[in-house]
Amino acid sequence: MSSYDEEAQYEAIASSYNVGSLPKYGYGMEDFDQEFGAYMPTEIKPKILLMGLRRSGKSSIQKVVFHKMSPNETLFLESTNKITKDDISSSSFIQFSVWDFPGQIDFFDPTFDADTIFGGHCEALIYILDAQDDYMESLDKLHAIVSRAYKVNPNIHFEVFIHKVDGLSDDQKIETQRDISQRANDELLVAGCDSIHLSFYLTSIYDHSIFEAFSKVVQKLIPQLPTMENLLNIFISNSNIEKAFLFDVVSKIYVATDSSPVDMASYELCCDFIDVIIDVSYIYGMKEDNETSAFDSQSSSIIRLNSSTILYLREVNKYLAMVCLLREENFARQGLIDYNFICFREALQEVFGVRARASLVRERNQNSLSFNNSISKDWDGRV
Ligand SMILES: Nc1nc2c(ncn2[C@@H]2O[C@H](COP(=O)(O)OP(=O)(O)OP(=O)(O)O)[C@@H](O)[C@H]2O)c(=O)[nH]1
Repeated sequence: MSSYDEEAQYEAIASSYNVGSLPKYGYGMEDFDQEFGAYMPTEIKPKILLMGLRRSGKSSIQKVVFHKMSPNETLFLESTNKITKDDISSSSFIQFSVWDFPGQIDFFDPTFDADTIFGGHCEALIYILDAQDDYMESLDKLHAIVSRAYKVNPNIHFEVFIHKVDGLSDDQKIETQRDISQRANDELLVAGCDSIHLSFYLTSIYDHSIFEAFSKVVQKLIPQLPTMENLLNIFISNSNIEKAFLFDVVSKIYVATDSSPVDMASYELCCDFIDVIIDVSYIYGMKEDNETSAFDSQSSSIIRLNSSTILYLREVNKYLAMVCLLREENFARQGLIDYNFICFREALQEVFGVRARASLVRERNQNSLSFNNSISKDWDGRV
């Protein structure tokens, strides 16, 4: 395709969006397409808010999931006393900002700017509720926040993390979740806010549940998710693979998986697998300049477990890895799997390419607009 044709195609894509529905999501596209990756405007990255009472575990979650802090180190975290914004973009496929709120913040204080906080690109509100504490006060706060946020922006996804469940037995976990979800929903019903949907997750930073819950929250923000799931379904059925995950390597959040149910043990195995690969790559795979990442286009790995299962990792782009679980006998035709993987990768590239291109056109239009404005100002000045 000539560059003129491409330009015309980009313009057509861009004009099919109106300004309000322009692509809102940022992804690390560099490896998919060097040119388009740089054009994701920062101001349209989605926001995820972390809210909850003091000491419920908000900062710990953020540090453990996005900054590789070990859970034990969170014991020494100081209380947050102002809103902290963390831009998850430089090293990750999923580009968004996480806003950590101090537990004591008063949402009814006139200085609290609800329109700015809940409006704009606020996509998800995660409410952290400490399951080891008396949760009645926390439930009241949940109700107040959710109803306030819903008034400003009814499109927010409301997610409730019933957190610190490492201290509870399996029966207690189920009972706590049932009790909390019933009370929270009843309160909304009484207040006439039954159109608000709350999703509940049992989480702890001491196991993989927090990564799994965050994965599900993030997946809701990816409009291409159904397409990715379909592609993964086609890939696994044509390659005799049991399960495939698409992982954001840095955070170990899985951005997509095939439609078969996720078994927690498999997910944990894949997370540990990624850790092993990164550690081994740091030791043996790094170039001397020490500036290259331990995960790069050369990254691929096979681990044979003594349960006749194979774990197979392939690099998709700079940030994403595909991790597959399959029976040992089905790995005999590795060439077929590799070929199917390349087809999958190309398809994914096309899916994300459309949005990246539309974003590029928008950025170009904005640049040319501001250039024209600056010329006219300059001209006025000289007159
Ligand atoms: N047992 C257990 N403790 C946790 C978990 N997550 C966090 N904690 C502990 O909870 C305490 C409070 O955690 P923080 O992350 O500082 O809580 P916060 O909600 O940010 O607190 P504020 O900044 O005061 O609003 C720390 O001692 C953490 O180690 C968890 O999953 N299980």
